[in-house]
Amino acid sequence: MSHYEDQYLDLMRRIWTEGTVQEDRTGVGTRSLFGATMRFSLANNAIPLLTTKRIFWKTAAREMLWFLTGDTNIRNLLKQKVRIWTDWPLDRYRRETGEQISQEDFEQRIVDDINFAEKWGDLGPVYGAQWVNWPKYEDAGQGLYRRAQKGINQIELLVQSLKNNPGSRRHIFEGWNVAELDQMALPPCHKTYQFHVADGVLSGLLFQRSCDLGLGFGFNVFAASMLIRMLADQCGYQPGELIWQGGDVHLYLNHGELVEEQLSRTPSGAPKLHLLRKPDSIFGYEIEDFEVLDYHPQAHISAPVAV
Ligand SMILES: Nc1nc(=O)c2c([nH]1)NC[C@@H]1CN(c3ccc(C(=O)N[C@@H](CCC(=O)O)C(=O)O)cc3)CN21
Ligand SMILES: O=c1ccn([C@H]2C[C@H](O)[C@@H](COP(=O)(O)O)O2)c(=O)[nH]1
Repeated sequence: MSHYEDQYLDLMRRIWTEGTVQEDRTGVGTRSLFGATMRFSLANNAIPLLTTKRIFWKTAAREMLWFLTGDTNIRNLLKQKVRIWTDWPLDRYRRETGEQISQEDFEQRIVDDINFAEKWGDLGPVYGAQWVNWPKYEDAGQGLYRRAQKGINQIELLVQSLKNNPGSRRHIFEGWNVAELDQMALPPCHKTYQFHVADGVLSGLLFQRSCDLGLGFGFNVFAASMLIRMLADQCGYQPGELIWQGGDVHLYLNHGELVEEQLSRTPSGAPKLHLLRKPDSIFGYEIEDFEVLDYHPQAHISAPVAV
């Protein structure tokens, strides 16, 4: 019997042995392959957590809940000790001020000093901003337009369409706001989400244009699955599948040790995600509402993140 994680390990092996070497934006270099699909069942609380290394799923869960608030400042992540987004604001701070501040000191300042956080901790209109507040413009007369106070809440609209028009082929939300890409610290990687309801079962498809298979992927599949589970609960459906599609799927050349180690391990077990509470809305979830059981992964493998 194959394990759901075999799809991941097979792709990793293929990229490491056959992928084309690319010079990438970060300067680290990758081996990459263009176009890949994986399918994961979410039925009976199944959750596609990687078992060949520990995934800190609470970090990914906190990040997903943070997206849903529409926040784009790393301050509220840091308050929860989530440090995965620090590198980009830190890089900008060092570049623009010339001050060689340590990561710890920078993070502490973001938490302690709200003015500092506002100036240096924002990632621009990334994920959350587009998901729940996609900019809308209104007629201001005399041929002028102004930005409306409230943008489009794609997630709210999605919940309504899933509930009221399940057969629709337009259950989509999108992070790729072309007009604002240049203001973002990084343009969205997990950029398009589509959903499908059939016989009371909700499935989701994620298109990820760029995937760091060694580091980001484990977070991305967990978070996407968690989102499908929340939407299913809110709309009264059973969870079906996560279909993950990658565009440029790559392994950074400095992830060799991680790759060799992970490929030497065998996946095992069937972790479960439980939602302990059903809030009144998709925006009401808290980290305490999520519990993972039967997760017995092999040891964590650390690897550097390419900035
Ligand atoms: N090169 C790169 N890879 C990514 O996966 C990535 C980016 N850049 N930039 C934007 C976000 C930030 N993400 C990140 C950043 C860091 C980790 C990371 O360091 N993960 C560690 C430990 C996580 C923890 O502390 O809980 C890991 O081993 O998974 C994961 C995802 C995902 N994204
Ligand atoms: O959720 C995420 C966010 C980012 N990544 C990875 C994919 C790439 O390695 C970098 C982004 O660099 P680009 O030059 O913008 O493609 O971050 C991820 O895997 N998952």
